[in-house]
Amino acid sequence: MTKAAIQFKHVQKRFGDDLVIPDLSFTISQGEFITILGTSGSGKTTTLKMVNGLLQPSAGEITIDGRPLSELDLVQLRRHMGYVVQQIGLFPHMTIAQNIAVVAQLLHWNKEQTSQRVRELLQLVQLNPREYATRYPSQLSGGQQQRVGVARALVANPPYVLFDEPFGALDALTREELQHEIKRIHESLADKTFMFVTHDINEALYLGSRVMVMHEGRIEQFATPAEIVRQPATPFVKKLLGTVRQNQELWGQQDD
Ligand SMILES: Nc1ncnc2c1ncn2[C@@H]1O[C@H](COP(=O)(O)OP(=O)(O)OP(=O)(O)O)[C@@H](O)[C@H]1O
Repeated sequence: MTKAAIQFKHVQKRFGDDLVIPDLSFTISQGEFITILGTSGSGKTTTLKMVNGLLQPSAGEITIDGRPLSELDLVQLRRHMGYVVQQIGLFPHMTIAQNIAVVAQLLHWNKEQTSQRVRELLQLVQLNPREYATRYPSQLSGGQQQRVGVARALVANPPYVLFDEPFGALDALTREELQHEIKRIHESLADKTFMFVTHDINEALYLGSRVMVMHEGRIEQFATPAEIVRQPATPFVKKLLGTVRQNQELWGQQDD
């Protein structure tokens, strides 16, 4: 049986009087690539931030590898969870290599081990170490900076990596290129569990081994991309798929 890596049991989240997530339950197995898809304000980021302890649930329980999150040391936990966001916040006065090495320093790795890992990771995200290691963030394009963000999140070889709209600010072609990269990286790193928030339906269906469709803090459907396309579970999911179909119809007209 596959191992339950991340489990939400009747999780609720309130901000003041606002009940943003009423009752959320799901199980993610080790090695899955989960995309979380939903409209703005549906609770995607809130869900992700509860996984790495940046936000606490108001009720219910979250377990990581079967252990309640509330009993885990959050500093330790975050070192085992990579986190990639849209504004990755590279340190401007540090080189790319130094930026990637930040976590390695926290873990007191020696110089040789650290520079070896930095080289490995730059290669993994397709940035030539000889060319990029000594550059500063301002000397990189937005897409290249996101690649560095991915490399930085992977330094300590974490079993989990969380992505919050990492490619949201990139142009369509760069975004597509990075989607291919991230899929390849997930496939090449055995057994890593990825959770990836997006509001782009094509991105969610392309990347996810399963897609969690959220609306108003609830799961509308949590299934494989093929199941979602073939059998949308609710009117909301149907409507969401309709937005893709609209484009296809447009292309169909072009072919006539
Ligand atoms: N710190 C906070 N304090 C108060 N309300 C918050 C806070 N963070 C989020 N919310 C509210 O919770 C709801 C869900 O927000 P969340 O950021 O999780 O949505 P999202 O699906 O990630 O949206 P988006 O795609 O726009 O980023 C929103 O109504 C938001 O206003």
